[in-house]
Amino acid sequence: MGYKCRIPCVKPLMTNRKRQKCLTWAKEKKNWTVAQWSKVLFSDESKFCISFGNEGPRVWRKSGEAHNPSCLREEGHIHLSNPHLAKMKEDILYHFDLGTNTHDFPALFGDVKFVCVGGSPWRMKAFAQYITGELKLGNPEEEIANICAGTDRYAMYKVGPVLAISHGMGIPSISIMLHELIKLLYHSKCTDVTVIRIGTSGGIGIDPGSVVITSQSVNPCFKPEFEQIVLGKTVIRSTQLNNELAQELAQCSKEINEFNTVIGSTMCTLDFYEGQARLDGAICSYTEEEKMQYLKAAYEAGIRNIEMESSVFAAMCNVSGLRAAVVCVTLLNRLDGDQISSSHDVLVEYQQRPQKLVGYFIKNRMSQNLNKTESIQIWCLCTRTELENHIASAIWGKINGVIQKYNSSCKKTSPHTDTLA
Ligand SMILES: O=P(O)(O)O[C@H]1O[C@H](CO)[C@@H](O)[C@H]1O
Ligand SMILES: O=c1cc[nH]c(=O)[nH]1
Repeated sequence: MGYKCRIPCVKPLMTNRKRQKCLTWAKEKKNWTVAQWSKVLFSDESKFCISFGNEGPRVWRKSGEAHNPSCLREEGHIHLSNPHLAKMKEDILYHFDLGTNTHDFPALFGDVKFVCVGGSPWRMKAFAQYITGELKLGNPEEEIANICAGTDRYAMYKVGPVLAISHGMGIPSISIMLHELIKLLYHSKCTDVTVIRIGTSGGIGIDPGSVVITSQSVNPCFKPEFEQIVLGKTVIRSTQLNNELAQELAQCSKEINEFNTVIGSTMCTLDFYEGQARLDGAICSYTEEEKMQYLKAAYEAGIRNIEMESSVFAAMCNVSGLRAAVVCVTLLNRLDGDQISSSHDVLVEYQQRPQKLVGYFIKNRMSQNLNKTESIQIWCLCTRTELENHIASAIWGKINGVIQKYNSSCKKTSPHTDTLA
């Protein structure tokens, strides 16, 4: 039939309102002089792609349809890969107890920029309270309302631009939550959203308490794929995660400097016991040697931890154009045993590590965004020469910042410029 699966072109999608605005803008400037235009800098030729690589949403299109609006994707926007949704008069997110006819999604969630998900409702509530304190958005001791109080399936808390949601245990549970979350973000018209799973896992060859930032989620055969049966046919989706985001999180951990953090592959299994090569389940069909051989091979393949949700999480975020990361603490080293035997207090402290790291990352990102808004305001108001000066001073500001950081990390007191040479 001539359809091919392609990465959609990224363009600002032109609604009638946007078309009208462009026309009004052009009419207003119809008689501008050369002197007036010389104060304007056009930068539409530069494209800095920081969010997507080869992964991401795809569209089915015929040749010549690349610029057809239905085949485009707007940068930073949520991509819904389901043509049927547009025909629905109402969308009920049953497991969240929210609906598009009963709730004003853009008003409730339109400002969401970060979504943090984790297994237990208790842990996500604790995270929401922690982030309240970190972002200075209220009293972290105060009770916080569960948006999904009408259902006992998932718990959801909102703190400023951060949404914290529990997803339960395993692929089926997180997958239902993600379907509804992605639709929630879409209906709310959210843009530039980062989604992070903060969780626990079993480590392979690293000390308990280490944090693993997932580069890719792999299946029990060590392949970076998520396989699902749809209408009786096998659909395979990529489970690669965003490398830049992983690096940024690793940098945050360096700055916190409180616990060991590594970037590595994460194995995602369907089960905690046999699926993760444990010897202590109710059923076990292999020997201890076979178990050790398997875990050592996993380590050799670059796998540093095992958990139960990352594959479908990565696959669904990829398809929907969402920047995503998985940050899990390891509760034990599986090369040393199977039972989680650390004390309650130690486990609670371990579980706080991904929260601390992601809290720091969000705080950093938000302060960067504030700086960006300030510079955009300055840039819009200035002439070309002023703009050049601003850029120059911004670059020098950055360089000075780096030098100061370098100086303080070297414990040198007098300024020096050797990094500039
Ligand atoms: O990250 P959390 O929610 O702790 O989840 C991890 O712990 C559960 C097993 O105890 C699995 O769901 C696994 O992925
Ligand atoms: O070993 C572990 C620990 C936490 N979660 C898992 O899935 N496995």
